[in-house]
Amino acid sequence: MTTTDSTDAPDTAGTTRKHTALPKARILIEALPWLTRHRGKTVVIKFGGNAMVDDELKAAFAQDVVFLHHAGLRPVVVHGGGPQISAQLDRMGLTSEFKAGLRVTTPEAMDVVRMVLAGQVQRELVGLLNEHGPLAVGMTGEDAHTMTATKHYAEIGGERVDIGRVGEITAIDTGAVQALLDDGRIPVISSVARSADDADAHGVFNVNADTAAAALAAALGAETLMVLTDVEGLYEDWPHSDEVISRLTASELEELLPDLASGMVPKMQGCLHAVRNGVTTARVIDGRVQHSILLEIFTDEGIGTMVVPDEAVSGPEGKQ
Ligand SMILES: Nc1ncnc2c1ncn2[C@@H]1O[C@H](COP(=O)(O)OP(=O)(O)O)[C@@H](O)[C@H]1O
Ligand SMILES: CC(=O)N[C@@H](CCC(=O)OP(=O)(O)O)C(=O)O
Repeated sequence: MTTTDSTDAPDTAGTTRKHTALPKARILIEALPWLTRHRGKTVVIKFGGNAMVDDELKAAFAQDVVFLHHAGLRPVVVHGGGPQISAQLDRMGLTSEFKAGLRVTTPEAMDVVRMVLAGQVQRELVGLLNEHGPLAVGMTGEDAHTMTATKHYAEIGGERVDIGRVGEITAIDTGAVQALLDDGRIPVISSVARSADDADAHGVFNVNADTAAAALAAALGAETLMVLTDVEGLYEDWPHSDEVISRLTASELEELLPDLASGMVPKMQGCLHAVRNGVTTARVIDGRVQHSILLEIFTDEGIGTMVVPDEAVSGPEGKQ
C-alpha cells in the first residue's frame, strides 16, 4: 500500500499527485472519441511472423488485443509465421523458396506449414492472450469451413506458374468466428484453408496470412483491417527511401500495386480487397513498436499507412 508520510507538507504531496495525474487523465480523455467510434466494431488484426520479434513485443501485442476486447471492440487475430516456417523447414533440411511473394509449398512442406502455424505460433499467441483470462480460442481456416480454397497459380512475367499447395480463397463461412465473438472470445486463426475439392487427397492449402486476414475482414464486415509488420508502413520509394505514405485511397493504391515488391504485394492487395469490400480502413503498421495497435486505434496521431475507400469521410481530427 502506498501512503503519504504525515510529516510531509500535505499541500506539496497533493500538488505532485495532481501534476502526475493530469497527463494520464488527458491521455485517457484523448481516447474518448475513438472509444465511442470503435465500440462494438470488428477489428481484424494480422500479426506477421516478422513482427513477432521478441517475447516482450508478443506480450505487448496480447495486452493490446485484450485491451481492445475490454474496450468493447470485437478483435479477431489472423497470424502469420513465415520466418518460423522457414526455420522449421531448415531444421528438417528442406529449403524455402518463394515465387511472387508466396511459398512454393510441396505436400511435405504443407505438413510443416500446418504444424508450425497451428501447433506452434497459434498456440503461443493463444497462451499469451489467455494470461489475461479465458478469452482466446485458436482455430485454423479449416475449422467449421471458415476458409475454403482452390489451388492458386502464381503469375510471373505473364506465365502461370505452379507453386504447389498454395490456396486461393473461394469462400468464407464466418459462422464459427461470429459465434466466438458473440460469446465474448477472441478468435486466433491460422491461415490454412480446406480444399474446395472433396476428391483432393491432401485436403488443405497454405494461404498467405495477409490474404487470409483481408478476406476474413471483408466477409465479417469488419470496420478495420490492421496489418502488423516489420516496417513503419508502405514506403513511397522502397528500398531507396524511408518516406512512409500515411494515407491513400483505393484508386491510388491500385495504381501503385504493379510497382510493389515482395512481402508488400499480398499486404497491399489485401488492403485493397478489404476497402473495396466494405471495410472502412485498412492499415499497415509497425509491429516492432510496442503497443502500436493502441496508438493506432485510440490516439489522434495514427501511425503507419492507412488505405481508405475512394469515397471515405474523415473522422475526429481528420483521422479515420
Ligand atoms: N514499398 C514497400 N514498403 C515497405 N516495405 C516493403 C516495400 N516493398 C517491399 N517491402 C518489404 O516487405 C516486407 C514486409 O513483408 P513480409 O516480410 O512478408 O512481412 P510479414 O511477415 O509481416 O508479413 C518489408 O520488411 C520489406 O522488406
Ligand atoms: C502461401 C504462403 O506464402 N504462405 C505463408 C503463410 C504464413 C505467412 O503468411 O506468414 P507471414 O505473415 O509471417 O509472412 C508461408 O508459407 O510463409
